[in-house]
Amino acid sequence: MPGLAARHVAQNAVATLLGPARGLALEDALGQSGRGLNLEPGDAALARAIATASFRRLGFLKAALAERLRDGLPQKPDLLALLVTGSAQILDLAVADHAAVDLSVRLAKADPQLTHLAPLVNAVLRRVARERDDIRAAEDDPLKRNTPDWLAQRWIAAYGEAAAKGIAAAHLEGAALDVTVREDADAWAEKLGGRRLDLGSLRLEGREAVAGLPGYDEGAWWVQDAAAALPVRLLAPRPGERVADLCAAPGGKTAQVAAAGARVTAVDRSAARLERLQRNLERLKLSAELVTADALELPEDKPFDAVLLDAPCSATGTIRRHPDIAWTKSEADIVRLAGLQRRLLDKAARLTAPGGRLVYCTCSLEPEEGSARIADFLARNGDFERVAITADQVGGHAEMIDHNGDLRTLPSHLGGGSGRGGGVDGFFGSLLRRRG
Ligand SMILES: C[S@@+](CC[C@H](N)C(=O)[O-])C[C@H]1O[C@@H](n2cnc3c(N)ncnc32)[C@H](O)[C@@H]1O
Repeated sequence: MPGLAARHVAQNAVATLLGPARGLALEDALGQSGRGLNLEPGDAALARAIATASFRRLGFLKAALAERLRDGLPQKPDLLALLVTGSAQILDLAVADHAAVDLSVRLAKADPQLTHLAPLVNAVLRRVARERDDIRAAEDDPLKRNTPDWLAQRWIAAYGEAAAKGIAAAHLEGAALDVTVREDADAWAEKLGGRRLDLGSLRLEGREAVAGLPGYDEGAWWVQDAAAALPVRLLAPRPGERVADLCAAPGGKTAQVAAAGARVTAVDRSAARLERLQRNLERLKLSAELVTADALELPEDKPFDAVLLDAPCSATGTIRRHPDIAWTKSEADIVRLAGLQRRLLDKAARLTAPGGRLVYCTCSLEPEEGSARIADFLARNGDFERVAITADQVGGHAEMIDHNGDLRTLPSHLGGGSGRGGGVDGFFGSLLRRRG
């Protein structure tokens, strides 16, 4: 039955993340549920699109379903996932209603645990299709109705209600494809049909498959969100300098440092992710010394001119790309990661030579993973000082600099959430200097 396997994989992955395996990333859950099925690339892409659409509007979808189920939302992750993925196809993807309903009912019938619920699945999804205008009309406040409450409260506390609403609105829009170009950005903007952002990156609206685009094979550019490219611009590596990239894979920032002519040591504790970094550098014809290691264990006898710490984090700044993050992370993750970031930052400091620069960054919106880390670090390390960022380092966007002089981008910046396809990832970054 065409398309059934894709729906099965999407439903399974969504059920996995709605159930006990909350810590998993959607990409990994899709990989697990597709294992052994040999999905065609088109079906794999469809499974990903269904699962992503399900999480992007999970709050809205759950509210719509709850209103249409006599006994409220089901507790069983399998049934909830079936209804959510079916509704996402009807409401958000270009799937014919009858195909979305029919294939969902078939999946229910094929599952011994759900087969007796096939008539319910049929009735509810038909109602969703019939009442789509009412459902749409109720989707008025993404911060309140499409964001987990604990995250909404955090963002209101950190940025104020208006900014938090802007963040939630930007998450509904997804992300454009941004690329970092090695040189001659204007010429590549023309060849790729992209727009040059004042942050330095090129933005290609509505592009998904990158491998066939001009310049990909010759390594003229690489995919990197416009905000993700800013930390290395702040570090400003110079030709011949020794630079350590302590959490390097898959290597977008390593590539920037290497392209600037610096001698980069790229460290990551994941061998598999470093292999990916190696492949990326090969395509870009760039080189780096690769070290598979826990950065906390690195020897400290040869400090570096500059150190980049792009620390592991909750990644709540990337929810517009990975909407599952909003629904699978918890407060406990943030506390745990903040502890690791504290230790990594102390280590990064010991690896920075006197007079050297250190950039700490995370793709998180949470203050504990950003400004609080730097305040705590500076209070304990008198030999470091913050170098305040100026607007011209971020394309004139003063709104991307916080009151301490650190980088603080929000998904709602550059017009994110306005319905015109703007936005950037939410990045925090601080430039520190070790006194000479
Ligand atoms: C945010 S990602 C880095 C993204 C990368 N800098 C880029 O721009 O493409 C964090 C990375 O840190 C690595 N990591 C986590 N803990 C680590 C540790 N203790 N030592 C070294 N690498 C670590 C993870 O494997 C992951 O690849």
